[in-house]
Amino acid sequence: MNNVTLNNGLEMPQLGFGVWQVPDEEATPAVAKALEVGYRSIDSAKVYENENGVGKAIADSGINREDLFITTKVWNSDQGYDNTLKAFDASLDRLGLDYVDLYLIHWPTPEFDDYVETYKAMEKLYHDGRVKAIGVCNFNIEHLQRLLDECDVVPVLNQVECHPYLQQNELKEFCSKHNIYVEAWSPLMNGKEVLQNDVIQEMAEKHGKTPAQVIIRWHLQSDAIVIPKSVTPSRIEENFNVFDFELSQDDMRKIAELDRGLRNGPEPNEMNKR
Ligand SMILES: NC(=O)C1=CN([C@@H]2O[C@H](COP(=O)(O)OP(=O)(O)OC[C@H]3O[C@@H](n4cnc5c(N)ncnc54)[C@H](OP(=O)(O)O)[C@@H]3O)[C@@H](O)[C@H]2O)C=CC1
Ligand SMILES: O=C1CO[C@H](CO)[C@@H](O)[C@@H]1O
Repeated sequence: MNNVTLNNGLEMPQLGFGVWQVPDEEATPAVAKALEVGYRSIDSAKVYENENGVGKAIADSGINREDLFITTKVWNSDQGYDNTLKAFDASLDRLGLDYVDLYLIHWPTPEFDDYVETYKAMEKLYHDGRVKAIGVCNFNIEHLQRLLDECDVVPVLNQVECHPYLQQNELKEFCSKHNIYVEAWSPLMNGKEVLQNDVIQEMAEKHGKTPAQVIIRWHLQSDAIVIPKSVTPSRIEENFNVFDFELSQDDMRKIAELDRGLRNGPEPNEMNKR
């Protein structure tokens, strides 16, 4: 299992487990399976409505808290300084934890113009030792630049949609320059057409691996943090079984050519839902 070192010195598994679209009661067995297979990083969010189920799996696992890396996120309707502090307490309570490793702003929702205040509340949580690291999701370069200009703590990562059809090269370059990791959400394009791509399928056959494993491997070798989701036990295992092969430079070049700027989710400036 590979760890990366975030810009504040904290170690984080490069491969984690996502739980969007997993109902609360299904989150417990799914996370239990993930922990059994070897995942130690779990990516949840208030809006996924499964922090209780995730917390139950964590409690039942018997794994030492310091060996786990738990992420959750402040939802759009909870943005603003005081609301964020309240939302954080509620998330912690649902998870049954006394700290989270990583707290993220879920969307910048720029029309409301309160992500800077939200981030300042997260800085307080960080300085108070209630979170080990803070970061953001779905921030474009201009949103990140405002945090760099107006806040003190550099976000450890920016979690954005990223897969071979949306490779985010410009954003990756900006993040890398500022020592901010990119974490890929929908790394398998939410199970959609990229898994059927001919180039990916041929590469999978060549390596004796599946298309999902090839794509996860591409994320890892591109220095992204990656959080595939599955509720299928065999796939949870399959997606973790990616440390026994390597894509060649030629493979990486061929996948680079697949980029087509194709989003599955919203463009961040257009997501202003509260
Ligand atoms: N910050 C943000 O705004 C967002 C964050 N996220 C985070 O990123 C995580 C991952 O993204 P997500 O959108 O869930 O999508 P993924 O790209 O991880 O794809 C998940 C889908 O692919 C299927 N799948 C998983 N593994 C395989 C496999 N080996 N072979 C074939 N199909 C497979 C799953 O099916 P099944 O489960 O039925 O096995 C599911 O339908 C989320 O769970 C969440 O934690 C996601 C979206 C937005
Ligand atoms: O993480 C995510 C998944 O669920 C949310 C609400 O449907 C999305 O907006 C978000 O990006």
